[in-house]
Amino acid sequence: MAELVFFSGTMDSGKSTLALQMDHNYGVRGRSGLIYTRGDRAGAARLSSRLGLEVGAREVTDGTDFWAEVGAEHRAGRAVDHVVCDEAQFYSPDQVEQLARLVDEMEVDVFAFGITTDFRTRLFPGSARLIELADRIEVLQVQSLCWCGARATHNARTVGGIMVVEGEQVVIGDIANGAPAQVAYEVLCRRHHMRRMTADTSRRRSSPDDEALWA
Ligand SMILES: Nc1ncnc2c1ncn2[C@@H]1O[C@H](COP(=O)(O)OP(=O)(O)O)[C@@H](O)[C@H]1O
Ligand SMILES: Cc1cn([C@H]2C[C@H](O)[C@@H](COP(=O)(O)O)O2)c(=O)[nH]c1=O
Repeated sequence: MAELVFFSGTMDSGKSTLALQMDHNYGVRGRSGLIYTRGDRAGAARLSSRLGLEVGAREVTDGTDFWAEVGAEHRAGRAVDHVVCDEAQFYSPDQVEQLARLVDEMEVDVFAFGITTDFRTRLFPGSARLIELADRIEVLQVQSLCWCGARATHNARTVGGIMVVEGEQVVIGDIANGAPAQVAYEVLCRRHHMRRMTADTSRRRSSPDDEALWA
């Protein structure tokens, strides 16, 4: 039986890497798939992993209709055994319903990968619908860590180095890695997300020079 599986994890937890591995492992056994993504950091119609692998993909837009696209492939005589969907948090609830229909009515396996919550800890609409409809939800095994060493469960956004909890839900970006970026992300445990304490603020807090900041 085909399945709709939602692989979820924080940013930088290995989702895109796993997406590429799943497609590869199914491919070597002769199963053909389509790869979709939306808003990958590497640019339109690319699926990229921080481990360095990158492949071409179909870019999902507001107008993408998965049911129609996979149906067209079948009518053209091209088998579609599975569909890999990266950055699935950005898909619309209707598109997630189309994916569920592919599973139920066309026996296509759908492997969706995405973060569940945004920088405000609120569910993305696409992820909410995936949680509601998936046959299985798999949490990525590789733990990302908060600066304190606890498992990272939430995604924080920084603007100019300061953690923010207001703004547009979607801003494509990357984990801060030393290079200056106006908008960046950092994974945190819930405790430190709630306290708005990033690695940088914790460092400054423990520095005697900045004692006045926290008085
Ligand atoms: N230089 C590196 N050496 C080993 N592993 C790395 C390196 N850089 C990134 N990674 C791994 O890649 C993961 C991020 O993979 P990626 O698929 O891009 O994540 P996601 O799609 O969840 O944001 C990190 O959690 C880490 O395990
Ligand atoms: C938390 C959060 C993230 N995003 C963006 C930032 C990245 O472009 C993607 C996540 O990609 P990854 O492969 O999981 O690292 O989502 C966003 O737009 N809004 C947010 O709140």
